Order: sequence, then structure tokens, then C-alpha cells
Amino acid sequence: MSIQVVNITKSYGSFTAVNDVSLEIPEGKLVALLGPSGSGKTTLLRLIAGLESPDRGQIYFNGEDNTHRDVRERRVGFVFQHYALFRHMTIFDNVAFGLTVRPRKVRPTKEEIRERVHDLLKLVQLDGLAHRYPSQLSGGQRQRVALARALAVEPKFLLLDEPFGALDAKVRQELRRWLRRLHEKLKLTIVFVTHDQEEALELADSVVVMNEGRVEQTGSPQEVYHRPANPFVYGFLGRVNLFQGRIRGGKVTLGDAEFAAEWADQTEELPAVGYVRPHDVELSRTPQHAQSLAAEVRHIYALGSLMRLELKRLDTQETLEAEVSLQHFAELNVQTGDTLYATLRNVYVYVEPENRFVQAALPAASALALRANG
Ligand SMILES: Nc1ncnc2c1ncn2[C@@H]1O[C@H](COP(=O)(O)OP(=O)(O)OP(=O)(O)O)[C@@H](O)[C@H]1O
Repeated sequence: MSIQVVNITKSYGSFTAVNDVSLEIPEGKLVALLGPSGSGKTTLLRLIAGLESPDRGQIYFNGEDNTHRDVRERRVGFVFQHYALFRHMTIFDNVAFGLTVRPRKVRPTKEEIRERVHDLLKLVQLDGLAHRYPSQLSGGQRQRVALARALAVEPKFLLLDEPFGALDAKVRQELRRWLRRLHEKLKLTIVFVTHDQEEALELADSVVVMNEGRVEQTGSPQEVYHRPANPFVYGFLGRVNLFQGRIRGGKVTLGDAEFAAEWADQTEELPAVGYVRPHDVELSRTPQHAQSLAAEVRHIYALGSLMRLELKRLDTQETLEAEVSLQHFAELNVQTGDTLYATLRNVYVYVEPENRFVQAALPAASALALRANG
């Protein structure tokens, strides 16, 4: 089932939690609502579920207006962060619950319920544990029971609110992969809330980045990561180096380094901020490019498969963070206090007076050679 959210607004008193949000969620997609705490993700999910009613706007399921439909009529499967299982019921009874409480006329027979519950427990890889109680399961297993319970009533789609939020990193990883496979099997529309960018990028077909009740950008994980619409999205999706600079006549200057920005052809000089990810900072013992920056190594952090270096730029004294592979780190043979050269490979520039956020490029090497020689 597809979901369409049109100009939805929801306020609590004078505070607007969801502000004029429009969204298209195509049938069968796995969609992440990603944003910092308080950005309105849960409120939007609850509005889609029918647990809240909007002040303005409409919600359509497969083109049908559901804005004022009761939550029970919407046939939504909902799973919260804290698996709200019934503690006094077995796993079997928990999963069967939504079916056993149906009015007699539409309730499946006992045998049908038994079969459905066992199929679902097989689907979530918990068959054999039907007789246990929630307290006898691990956190990850309980969360899978919660999913099975939500699926038991054959919902039109699933809404998951930080489904793995309370679990440790390794279990989260496993459940992410498991959810991805489950989604491939069921082809059900799933919307999940997370504040973890890695989870959103790894799992979702489409990511909706939210901030202060608004949607900042919607796109595939590749799009939001590699073509962020604005500084907020860029900053929220990964670590970032910020550099103060200026822009004029097709050039951005960040300290001693200069980048080409043909779109900035104005003759008036404007302040600009450069954004560079740590893995886009290339480090070398000697300058690789006329625009390479000298920087002193301040700290070295081992991150497992990567090394993170904190450096101080010698031109502006700004801090610079770089991430390099273990192999490259070994080749650099570097220690705290050494001077290295940093080449910024992928720079985004924000020009506030124009509200523009665009990529800038290292100038062609030939032009640089001239500059370096001159
Ligand atoms: N029932 C309510 N009454 C008053 N304010 C509310 C209510 N529900 C949510 N809010 C406020 O609306 C804002 C958005 O809340 P929401 O729970 O949607 O954010 P979120 O992005 O899901 O955050 P988190 O990741 O922390 O759960 C918050 O500032 C919150 O305090």
C-alpha cells in the first residue's frame, strides 16, 4: 500500500511538532524517517498510524483519504522501541493476541490462528519458543516477537518507531539485516523511525531527513549522502570539517587553498563555509597538489579498520580531521607533532547570503602548476 502525506501540520499548544510536511511513500518500499531528537519523526509516524490527528493536511492510503479514519480501521502494524509484549502471556499468545480479540464473526478458527502464529514465528526465526514467556527471551528476540505480533493481523503496512533502539550494537546489526531480508520476502511497505544515520543509510530504500518538524530532503541513501540538499543534511549524515572562507569570481578560498566554483561568478566577495568529510581529506608526506595544506598532527585515534587523525592547519590554525586506511597510515609512518599535507578532495560550499549549497572542485593541475611557479 502506498502512503501519501499532504501538507500535514501538528501542534501541541504553541509548539509545532510537524510543520507542513508532504511525503510520497511508494508501495513496497522500506523508508527511514531520520532526524535528531525532537525533529518530529515519531509524531509523523503517529499521524500516519492514526494515533494522532493533524491540525491541517491529508493522509491517503493508495489514493484513499484516511485523514479522519479511526486507528483500528487503518489496519496498520505498529512496533515501538520498547517491545510492549504482554508479560503474563506466552510468545504464542502474544502473537495470537490481535486475532483472538477480533469479534467472533471475523475471528479465524483456533486451528487457523495456531497455523498463522506458527508460520509467523517461523518467519521471525523463533519457532520452538512459542511456549516461553517474554522474560525468557533476549531483547532482540522480543523485538522479533513484537514484529510477528504486528504482522499477525495482516497490516497494510508496518510502522516501526526506533525498533532496535534499546538493543546493543551487535544485535542491532543482526536485526537490521534480518529486517531487510524480511522486507524482501514480504514486499510490505515499511516506515521506520531512527536517529541513527548508519541504520537509515544501510537499511532504507529511501531516507526522509527531518529537522525541526520539517523535511529537509528525501532521497535514496546515495542521494542524501552524496548530494545533500543543505548543510543540515550534510552535517547530520556524517562527520564534517568546517572551514571559514570567501567566495568571488568563480573561486572559493579556504585559508591557503583555492577551489573552482564556476557558479559563483559574482564580483562581490561573500563569506562562505567549506564542508569536507574526514575521508575526503587525503594526507601525504609531501604536497600532492598546489592546493595541499600543511597541517600538524595533534592526535591519532585507532578506530578499528580506520585511523582518525586530528590535525591543526598551519594557515588558519583551524582543526582538521582526516580518516585513512590502516595501510595508508602505515605508509605515512606518522607520529604526533609531524607535519603532513592535506588535499581536500570533495568540498561543499555554503554561501549563506544566497542560501546556496554546492560542490566546489580542485582547479585543474595545469592552472595550478602556473600558480605554483608564479
Ligand atoms: N503529546 C505531546 N505534547 C506536547 N509536546 C509533544 C507531544 N508529543 C511530542 N511533542 C513535542 O514535539 C516534538 C517532536 O517530538 P517527536 O517525538 O515527534 O520527535 P522525534 O523526532 O521522534 O524525537 P525522538 O527521536 O527524541 O523520539 C518534541 O519537541 C516533543 O517534545
